[in-house]
Amino acid sequence: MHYVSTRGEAPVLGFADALLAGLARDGGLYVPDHWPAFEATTFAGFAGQRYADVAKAVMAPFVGGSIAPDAFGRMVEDAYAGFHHPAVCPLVQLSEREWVLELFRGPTLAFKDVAMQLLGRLMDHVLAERNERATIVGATSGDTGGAAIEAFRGRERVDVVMLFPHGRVSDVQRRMMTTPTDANIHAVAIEGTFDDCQAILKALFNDHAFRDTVRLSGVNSINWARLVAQIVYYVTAAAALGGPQRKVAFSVPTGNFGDVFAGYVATRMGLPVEKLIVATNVNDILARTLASGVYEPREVVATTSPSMDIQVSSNFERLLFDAGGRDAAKVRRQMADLAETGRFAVDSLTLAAIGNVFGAARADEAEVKATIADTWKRAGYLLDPHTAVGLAAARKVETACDVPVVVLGTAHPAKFPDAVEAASGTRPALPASLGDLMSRPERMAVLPNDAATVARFVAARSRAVRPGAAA
Ligand SMILES: Cc1ncc(COP(=O)(O)O)c(C=O)c1O
Ligand SMILES: N[C@@H](CCOP(=O)(O)O)C(=O)O
Repeated sequence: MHYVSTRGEAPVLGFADALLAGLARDGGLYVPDHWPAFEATTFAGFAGQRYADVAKAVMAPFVGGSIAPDAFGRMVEDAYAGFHHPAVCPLVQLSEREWVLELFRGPTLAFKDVAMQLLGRLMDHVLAERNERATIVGATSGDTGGAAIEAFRGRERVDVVMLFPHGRVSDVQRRMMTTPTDANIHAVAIEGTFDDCQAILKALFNDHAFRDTVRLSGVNSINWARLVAQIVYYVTAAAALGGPQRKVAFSVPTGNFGDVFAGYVATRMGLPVEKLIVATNVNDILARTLASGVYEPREVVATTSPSMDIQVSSNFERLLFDAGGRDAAKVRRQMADLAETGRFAVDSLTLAAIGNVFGAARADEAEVKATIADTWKRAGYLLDPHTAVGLAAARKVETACDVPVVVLGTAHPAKFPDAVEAASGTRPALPASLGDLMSRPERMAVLPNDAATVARFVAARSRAVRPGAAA
């Protein structure tokens, strides 16, 4: 399997090189050069299998010969051994048709752990094989940061600098980034929004001299290896509910479009899906784009689902590329339009192709609160605000009436206790493993929204910089 850039002007790479590269050198995102196809019988055979075994089978064609299969298998086993549920990503039924796929049973209580626990091991393995080091810079609206820090803390070959929007993440999310004491971890609050953090990250990647000096790598969903691990739970959920004979609809709380794009990949591999519902909070650029064909970021509004307070949605570029006929020149024009005019248009053929697979709806703050309250009252189940966006949006998008609707449960309610308590009257408690999180000392830097300042901060902390090299 080879990986090509959505902008068509970066080197074609194998899995291990795409893993270390993060963003492509032309500013684009790596995607596989073809989609592996699975037989219906293969999907059906996954029902009842262990999560780690399905994960190995689903990811194998994407990894190809890049990593030895036995080493890869061991890393997959280790990654999921630390989850707090034997099914890894269990399904919980809320009503006759509605299910929550709990993706938050990993160490930092968010769906990011599913990919990050594997990514940490994969990167370590590849760097050790090559006797190399890397500097990871990440941007987070709350959950990627904690998950990445947990996955990489104490690792000898990697330094991590995690940028998050100052004052715009929950206390639990911030503390997951600021309380680890490991010397290779650096949490940085940026005076700006998540979009500003992500723009700084991309600016660092696009500065090739800096990128090469610090051996920059990424753990956001710009990194293809993040997405490949997220395909697996669409397959396990569909198989558990009778797929592929019976179609399933998925509602995906969406911000950077990584998670729902992983669902799209599952459909490209042959998994029959009734609809992928793009569920947004009031930062609804994706719902607006799918309805109007115009992608136009607006000001970010702070909500009770802060991890989705995003307007510039990175992975939408992967969808534009694939659904738009894999025309890299067209993607380059669209991205240039966005940079120059603040918007771009999606052509009607691409929009129709997207509409065949995706639906979209947004949920405002009142709807999120009411959904949390109502689900607690009727089903005795506490939703976090992101998952509540998913459930509220799912109820607005029409799907065939006999189809199960699976809402991706992207975070544990205890990560957002204030919002959950305000809606339900019940305060969710952190699991015992995180019992003293709120009393541990914090350590973080606060930096202005300025790429050059962040670059200096990163270079000063990177152990990948060769002696004498100018950063
Ligand atoms: C809890 C939670 N839900 C949903 C999302 C949105 O996921 P994505 O960015 O993959 O669209 C995020 C952030 O990524 C998140 O942390
Ligand atoms: N919601 C995310 C934003 C970054 O998303 P990613 O999937 O690209 O890492 C977060 O919680 O940080």
